[in-house]
Amino acid sequence: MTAITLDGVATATAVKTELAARITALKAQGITPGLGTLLVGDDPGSRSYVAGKHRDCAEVGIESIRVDLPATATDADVRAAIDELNANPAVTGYIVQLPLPKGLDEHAALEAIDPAKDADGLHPTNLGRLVLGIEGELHSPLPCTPAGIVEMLQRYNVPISGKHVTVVGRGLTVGRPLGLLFTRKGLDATVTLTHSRTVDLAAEVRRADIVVAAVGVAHLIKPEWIKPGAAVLDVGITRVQDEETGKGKLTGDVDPAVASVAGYLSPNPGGVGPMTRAMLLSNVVDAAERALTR
Ligand SMILES: Nc1nc(=O)c2c([nH]1)NC[C@@H]1CN(c3ccc(C(=O)N[C@@H](CCC(=O)O)C(=O)O)cc3)C=[N+]21
Repeated sequence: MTAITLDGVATATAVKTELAARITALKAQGITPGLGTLLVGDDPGSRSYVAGKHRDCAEVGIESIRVDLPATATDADVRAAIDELNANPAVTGYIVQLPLPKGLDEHAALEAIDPAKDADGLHPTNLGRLVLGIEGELHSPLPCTPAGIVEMLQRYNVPISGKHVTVVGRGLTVGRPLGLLFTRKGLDATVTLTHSRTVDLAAEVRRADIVVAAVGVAHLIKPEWIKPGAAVLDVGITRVQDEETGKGKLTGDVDPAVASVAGYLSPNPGGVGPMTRAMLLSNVVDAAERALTR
């Protein structure tokens, strides 16, 4: 058996096409959605992610506002930039690119974001709403990677309700909120949230109908661990040296041999990454639509 590829590039394109129509409608009502990014320091990975987000915006007709601070910025500099983004009416949503350089207070930065403009869904108020399951009128942004994972599974009609999901990794942006999302009413999965102190990771992965690997350990997830037919989503990223060319390249958490056991495989790159970016755009459009009805 060879797994069906969960194609993040194609799925993100479909999401973006739908968003473009909503953006046109917003503009007809005099609102142009705008995404702000705050990038601190000169990490090449972060730079390239932020550049990608601005390209995405241009593609769908979202205005983008870019704020860059040097690696020498202080917590007060970061706070001042956040206050400006909060006050700027052209910014309907924005993100503070993580991680911040060592020594800066990430929690303080996330907390300073206006929750109504939080395009990442990582403000404590919005994470709290995820815990509370508040939807409808007040509905708030979901963290982009978890939202992208669920969106992709749904668009491929992979069953979630009643299924067992094993999430590998408990980080703020993926694992922890993903457990909350999958167990929400309406999705109704059973979740095992694993981490570096999990005693028998192989056994936890073996019971899963859906495996999400988000730890950043290259090729950690082995084919012998996978229940035949399971959906496997590779989210982790490690920069490694290509043995033949000596060049740096990106490698996921999932051993490529998993493709011969899994029913569905979301590759990395080309899987959840593009979906994360599409969900960021979606959060910005949602926020602009909510602002219209307030
Ligand atoms: N506040 C904040 N929000 C984030 O959402 C956030 C962040 N900080 N910090 C870093 C991580 C990482 N992240 C990625 C998004 C897209 C791809 C992506 O599209 N990757 C392409 C490959 C891109 C390439 O080749 O460089 C792919 O998977 O196909 C990857 C990684 C968002 N993050």
